[in-house]
Amino acid sequence: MTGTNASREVADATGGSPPVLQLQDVHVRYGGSHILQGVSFDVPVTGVTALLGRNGVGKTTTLKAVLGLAPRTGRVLLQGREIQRLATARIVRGGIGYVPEDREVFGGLTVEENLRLVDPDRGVNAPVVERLFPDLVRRRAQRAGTLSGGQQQMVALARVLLRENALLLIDEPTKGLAPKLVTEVADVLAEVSRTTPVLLVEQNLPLVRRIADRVVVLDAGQVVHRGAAAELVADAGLTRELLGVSMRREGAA
Ligand SMILES: Nc1ncnc2c1ncn2[C@@H]1O[C@H](COP(=O)(O)OP(=O)(O)OP(=O)(O)O)[C@@H](O)[C@H]1O
Repeated sequence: MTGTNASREVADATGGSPPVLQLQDVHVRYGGSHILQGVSFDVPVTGVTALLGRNGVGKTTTLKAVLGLAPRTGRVLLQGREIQRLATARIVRGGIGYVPEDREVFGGLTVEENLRLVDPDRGVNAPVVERLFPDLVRRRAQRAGTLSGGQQQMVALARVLLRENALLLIDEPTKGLAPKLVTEVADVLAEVSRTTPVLLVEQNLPLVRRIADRVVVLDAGQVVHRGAAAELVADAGLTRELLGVSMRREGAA
């Protein structure tokens, strides 16, 4: 594994607080395919931890393994408590907010109705929505299916933020978005991460450099690097080696 003294860096960044999430020797198998092969890493209680890796290495599967949406073995601890035997609904109620890659907003419902599914009393009037998503307040009566990809991403983010979360799992929130919207989503994530730790799957390296504190890199179902986000992104050779990309190919953040 590459990366210098990842555990000391984590302790430094959090003042020694225990991690909000721990994965210990997590394996996922789909039929004959061994997708996660003993993944272990911690998510500290503050900031953004970016989960990186080439296409198909198991990033989404890792998030699903945390939530019990993928068949896994190994230990998963949320705030020090084992959750790997709990049903997904209990894990989510325990404080994990999940924004999946495909956003899963209800296209036939309005913005307001999507939010009221989570918070029947306040919907778009919730302070967090008014503060972070003024555009959604203006579009409260618009059907979510007619929103742009970026606007739908905002609905999906707003929906999880209507609940108290100990941790957010956010899967490729900027995928397919125009550069301006990438920046808007990044602004929201940066703001949110001031109060709630985020485990973020993201391919956009400028965005990772801007908002992530630390990175965990997967390759072929295993953790191959942990360390500071700024260090990885500044090292063109390492990003090419680990991710197969160079900064020039990425969009704005
Ligand atoms: N339900 C499933 N059944 C069988 N194989 C699956 C299933 N879900 C994922 N896989 C396989 O597991 C591997 C990892 O998929 P995963 O979606 O976790 O990768 P990823 O790193 O998130 O990729 P990407 O960056 O392309 O989104 C892939 O080879 C994928 O085909």
